[in-house]
Amino acid sequence: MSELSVRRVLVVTNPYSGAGRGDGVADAVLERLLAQGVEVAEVRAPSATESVEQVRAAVSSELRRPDAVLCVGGDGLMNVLLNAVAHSTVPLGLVPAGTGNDLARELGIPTGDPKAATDIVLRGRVRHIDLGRIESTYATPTWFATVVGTGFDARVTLRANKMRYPRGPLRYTVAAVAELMRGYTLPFTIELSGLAPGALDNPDGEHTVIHTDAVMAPIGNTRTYGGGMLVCPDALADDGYLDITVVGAVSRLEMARLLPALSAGKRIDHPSTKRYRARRITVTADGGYATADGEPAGMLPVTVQAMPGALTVLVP
Ligand SMILES: Nc1ncnc2c1ncn2[C@@H]1O[C@H](COP(=O)(O)OP(=O)(O)OP(=O)(O)O)[C@@H](O)[C@H]1O
Repeated sequence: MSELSVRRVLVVTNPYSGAGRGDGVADAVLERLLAQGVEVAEVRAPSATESVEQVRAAVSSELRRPDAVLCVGGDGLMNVLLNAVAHSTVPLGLVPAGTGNDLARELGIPTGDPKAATDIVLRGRVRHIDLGRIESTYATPTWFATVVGTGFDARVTLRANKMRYPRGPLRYTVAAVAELMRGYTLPFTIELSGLAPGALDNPDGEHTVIHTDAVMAPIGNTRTYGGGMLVCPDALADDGYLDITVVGAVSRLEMARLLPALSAGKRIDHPSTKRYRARRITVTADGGYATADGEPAGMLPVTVQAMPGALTVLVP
């Protein structure tokens, strides 16, 4: 870990994040930055695409380049901003204002205290973490920092994103119960390349292909999605690998029984679950959806690849 001097900050706000919480959080952030004598520029654009364009221009400018880009939003805004800051020298700071805020949780950034989160940015302590690159059907290739959902979990996320209530992580539980009523397991083919020797349930060798009926097979650069659901409990953000948790054909009743523990952030070691660690993973299941950092990411098949050290983040 190293420290930077952060005197010029570009604050990027998603006014819609956290059911409209973004604007209020941004005001608290700006107040804090100005009180500390920091030079502030702002992006509060009407769309995610416009936000990225403005941030990309600032990050690549010689004259206006900020010392840090500060994301005031949730994992959705963070995901969009990766397109501007991945592989750049400008670090990303996070002030959580979203629903899930899973990257912030992973990094130990407080989710309910904008001033404390802003102070972490100003302290300038940086860490390099991996990102994932995802290619899928019907979507342009993109980055992710947390987890890719494939199958049931992706459907739950897509449903939760459309819901207005309840606010907060409980939304994912309600969406999961609703999705349990629908089509459920799919025949999955999972191809793993660059297997980490001896890790988790990895077989010997560099490469393997698994055919199995499964509910879902989330792929994690970090450990959680949905506001703390521990789906890839052993994932390490800076090991150069991605973890995949293959949840086999667990019955609906059993899934309903497991959901509260998963929502509460508990580690679940179910006999129908296998975990693998690899550098490159392809997941195929006919009719399955994909999400990345809680955002729609097209349909399966998806191919994801670990991109070691691709993001510099400001951490406590
Ligand atoms: N400036 C913007 N204008 C409109 N939409 C935006 C903007 N910035 C981001 N978005 C989109 O808003 C959606 C929600 O974003 P965000 O993640 O910030 O909030 P959230 O969904 O409440 O939180 P979380 O992802 O942590 O659950 C995402 O799809 C994101 O792409």
